[in-house]
Amino acid sequence: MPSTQQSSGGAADVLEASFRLAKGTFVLELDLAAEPGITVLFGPSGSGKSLTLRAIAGMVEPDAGRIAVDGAAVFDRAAGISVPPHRRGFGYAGQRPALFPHLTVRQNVAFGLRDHSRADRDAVTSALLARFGLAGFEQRRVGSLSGGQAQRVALARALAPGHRVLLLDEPFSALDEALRQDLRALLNDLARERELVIIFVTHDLREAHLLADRLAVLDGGRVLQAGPRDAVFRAPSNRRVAELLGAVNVFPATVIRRDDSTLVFTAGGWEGLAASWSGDPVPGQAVDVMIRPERVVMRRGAPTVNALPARIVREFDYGNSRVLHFEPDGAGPRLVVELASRPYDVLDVRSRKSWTLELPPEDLHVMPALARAAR
Ligand SMILES: Nc1ncnc2c1ncn2[C@@H]1O[C@H](COP(=O)(O)OP(=O)(O)OP(=O)(O)O)[C@@H](O)[C@H]1O
Repeated sequence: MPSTQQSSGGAADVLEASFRLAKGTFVLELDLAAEPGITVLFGPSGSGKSLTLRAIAGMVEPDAGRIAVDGAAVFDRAAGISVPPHRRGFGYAGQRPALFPHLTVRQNVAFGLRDHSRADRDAVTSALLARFGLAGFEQRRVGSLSGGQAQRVALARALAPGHRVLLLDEPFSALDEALRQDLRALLNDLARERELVIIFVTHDLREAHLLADRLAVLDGGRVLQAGPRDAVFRAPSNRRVAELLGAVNVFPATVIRRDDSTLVFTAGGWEGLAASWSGDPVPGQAVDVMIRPERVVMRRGAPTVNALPARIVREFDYGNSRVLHFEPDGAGPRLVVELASRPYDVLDVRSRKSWTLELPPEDLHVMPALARAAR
């Protein structure tokens, strides 16, 4: 099916941010919406992720634009509205936990609950401390905590006031992988239970994949693409998005013809059939074609469609999988293929270098070539 749509698929947007902010020579021109669930803001270093969160939180003021929750502005330059950070109703946690060093763990978590009754405050705080595995640490000064413990306190504190919107800026980056896994699972559970609207910043692709319901890809201060996670990974809107998302097989081609469900292209004389595309490619148009390395099929006999005779020229052993670099025998793209260790053995790839690759049309995604993409 052509993958041109990026519909949100259900829940209404709670948070809408559309603003412009210049810092030195860097210009952030942001358009972002978030609904209940985890929206991962993914992008390379310096793409503007932190600045985006800080602007939404109210720690830095955009030059123009609007930020609204359920339609009500917390910032609106034209209307002269700028609600201070502590009144926006957002929880925020950054890379390094910013806790009050003179307070205990319990006092830190309870800090945002000063307006609540004592009984209420105690109940909410105790429940969160237990949830974050901090029971027994209540009376500790935060200075004596490990990095992981301190980050759990920071997350519990961000959640304590019952905020519906949570802004999290790489909150797990300083933690080891085991702890990250636990906290990701906890965050996922809390997002579902409390219907939280979470914007989670990361430049870690695996983390983005593990956490995101929706994914927004940021580059050079702009959101290049946003949508449900799998739709963005499967159907990037152009080569830049594909490469930021770790695509390794992206090759140039030209459209030959197209109907409603299939598109025929040529890549240096090799003709291929694709069943997924972004935009509205027309015959003669320059495009980029993508296929994920684990979707390429290695065959002994010739497949009926998209067959590419090729040979292995390099090979990398990652333990549980092999990454194979193929050079085409004739016309066609060079491709990288990833194969799990077991099929590698079963197919006896070790002793055979020449194969016919099959590129299933539903796994080939066509994108307008960047020079001609509307950016
Ligand atoms: N106060 C400032 N003055 C000048 N430039 C700034 C300021 N704050 C941020 N920038 C610039 O804005 C750009 C975006 O920075 P930001 O911290 O948002 O990136 P990021 O995507 O979060 O990167 P990282 O993943 O490395 O944290 C960078 O080029 C940075 O140098």
